[in-house]
Amino acid sequence: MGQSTGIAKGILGFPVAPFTETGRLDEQALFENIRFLVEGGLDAIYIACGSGEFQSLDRAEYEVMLDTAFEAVAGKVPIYTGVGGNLRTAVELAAVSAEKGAAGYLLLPPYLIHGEQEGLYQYAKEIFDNAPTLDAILYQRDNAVYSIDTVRRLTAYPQLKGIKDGIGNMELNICLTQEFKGRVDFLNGMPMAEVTMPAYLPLGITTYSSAISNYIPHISRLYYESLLAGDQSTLDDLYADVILPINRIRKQRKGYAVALIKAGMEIIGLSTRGYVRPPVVPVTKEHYKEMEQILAKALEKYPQKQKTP
Ligand SMILES: O=CCCC(=O)C(=O)O
Repeated sequence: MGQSTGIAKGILGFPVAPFTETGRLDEQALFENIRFLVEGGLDAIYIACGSGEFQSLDRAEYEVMLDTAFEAVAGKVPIYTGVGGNLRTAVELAAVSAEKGAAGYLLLPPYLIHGEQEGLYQYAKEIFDNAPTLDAILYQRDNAVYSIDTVRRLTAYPQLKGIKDGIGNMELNICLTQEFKGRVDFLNGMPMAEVTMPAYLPLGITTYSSAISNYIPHISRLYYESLLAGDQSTLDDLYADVILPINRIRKQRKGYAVALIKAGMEIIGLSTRGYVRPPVVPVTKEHYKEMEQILAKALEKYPQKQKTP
């Protein structure tokens, strides 16, 4: 694989891992859902990441997720994978991602332990060294917050192509973009990035991971186009009708960054039931009903444009 020119820009799709009621990974549902995302105009697919319940997948399921993604995407957009957890496994997953032709990987946090910055540097370095052909995206999240100095050390590796913010520390984001814009790409990876994108635009960050694009990609696209066009009136409507109401539910229970996506997908009729793996818990009946009401109004006000034949 040649040296890339940077990570894919735009709205990033993070498919869920559909499980059957018996807890088995539903490959056909995954295929259909990823096909739905690609046809919905997502600019890249990030498979087996947080939304994909990375922490709950065994090795075989991880490979099935990747194989299904490559089959469903059919070369239309780049595929990035989730790589992280314990170091040996992370190195193996990066190797599998390279073998299967991924464009790169999102470096998820190490498992359990909080390390010193030297330890985070060594963690990322080990994976970079073992995946020289893949574009690496550092994910600032939980116990993996890379300091300016650590990022500076890691920029010695051409594999480092991106930094995804999952903590929302704007002072850190400003320092990082001021020093490393042009060297790495930046993306807003907050749990519901549409909420905070107006704070990232002035930093030159226009790429984000979109949870809602799993079930209303046309509304995510309308949001994105309105944001870039400075159409504040449409943005205000979308915040009032869709983004803030969904975000209010998402913040009410741990794990809703995953479970609420599955509920939204089920409500709009995608072949995904709301089955999740512990420690994630399903959406409550009350929150599910609220989501039904939000999406019913949203789809009436912002109908999906029929595709021209
Ligand atoms: O879906 C929005 C955020 C997705 C993400 O960061 C992840 O799945 O890891």
